[in-house]
Amino acid sequence: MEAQSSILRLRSNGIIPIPIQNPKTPSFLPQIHSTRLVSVRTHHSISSQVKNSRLVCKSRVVKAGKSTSLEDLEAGFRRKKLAVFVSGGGSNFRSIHEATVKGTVADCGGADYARDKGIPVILFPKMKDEPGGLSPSDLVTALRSYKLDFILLAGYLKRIPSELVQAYPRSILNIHPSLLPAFGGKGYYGKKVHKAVIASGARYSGPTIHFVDENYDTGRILAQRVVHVLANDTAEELAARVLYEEHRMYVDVAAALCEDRIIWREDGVPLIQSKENPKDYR
Ligand SMILES: Nc1nc2c(c(=O)[nH]1)N[C@@H](CN(C=O)c1ccc(C(=O)N[C@@H](CCC(=O)O)C(=O)O)cc1)CN2
Ligand SMILES: NCC(=O)N[C@@H]1O[C@H](COP(=O)([O-])[O-])[C@@H](O)[C@H]1O
Repeated sequence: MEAQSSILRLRSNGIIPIPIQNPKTPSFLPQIHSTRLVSVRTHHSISSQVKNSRLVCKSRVVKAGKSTSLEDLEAGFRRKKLAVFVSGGGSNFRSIHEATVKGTVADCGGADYARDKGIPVILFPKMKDEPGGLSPSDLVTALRSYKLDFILLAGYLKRIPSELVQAYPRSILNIHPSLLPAFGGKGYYGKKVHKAVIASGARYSGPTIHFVDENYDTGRILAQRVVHVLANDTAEELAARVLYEEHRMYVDVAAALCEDRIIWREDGVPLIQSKENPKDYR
């Protein structure tokens, strides 16, 4: 596909078609925005495009001085825009996108999947052997142009630069396949995490979703799920059970983000407000 020089106008169905760069080093930027999905990938992944996904993913527009019930808010929610960063197979990205299609929320393999769904892609970071990648400042500019609300890292393996962290305070989230702060930080990604967990004799593991700061895996923890580590577990078997919980948890978190159900406690700990009982937080 010929690279296009500019971002086309927003179409009525809410899709922002993003220029696909040179097909050899394609990139995509699909945007979940009730009907849009945005994703950014490292040099490992390939490009794609997403079509319209009917995301029931909205956010609250609360009139000044007027608190409203969840039902009222449902009627007045402003739809949210999410970007998803992928590097690997993109299974977390796919589960979030599939949830948008089902209407529960609003190249690498993830890029291939996005291409099949019609999602355009952006390549980041700039790699010496892959022209077309963006610099950190260009990435911030590109993401700003879509007026994103949140950025979700989903198996993304490069450190997010400070420029982006500063540009999107309390708005970038990551999923990590261990119960942070254990088994996190530089060198802890993919199967390496599960091998370390098994070797340690830990009896429990599970995914963590946290807000992203300048360092690997040290941001504020938002959600965790517990998975048993079995005595004869291989890293692959443990990874599969953790990944199953990752997919469910990230879809629930994306829904909470879209419905403005993330509350920050006074000590800086983020909590998720229950949709069923707004008085409950977890
Ligand atoms: N600023 C931040 N950037 C990123 C974070 C973060 O918390 N803050 N999370 C990571 C995801 N991640 C764990 O969840 C993680 C990814 C990669 C590594 C790592 O050691 N990477 C290697 C390079 C791997 C490669 O390029 O194939 C390295 O830096 O040497 C640790 C943790 C995403 N970004
Ligand atoms: N430290 C980051 C890290 O290890 N991320 C992990 O990469 C796997 C692949 O995700 P994917 O199938 O969504 O691409 C997932 O288990 C995710 O937690």
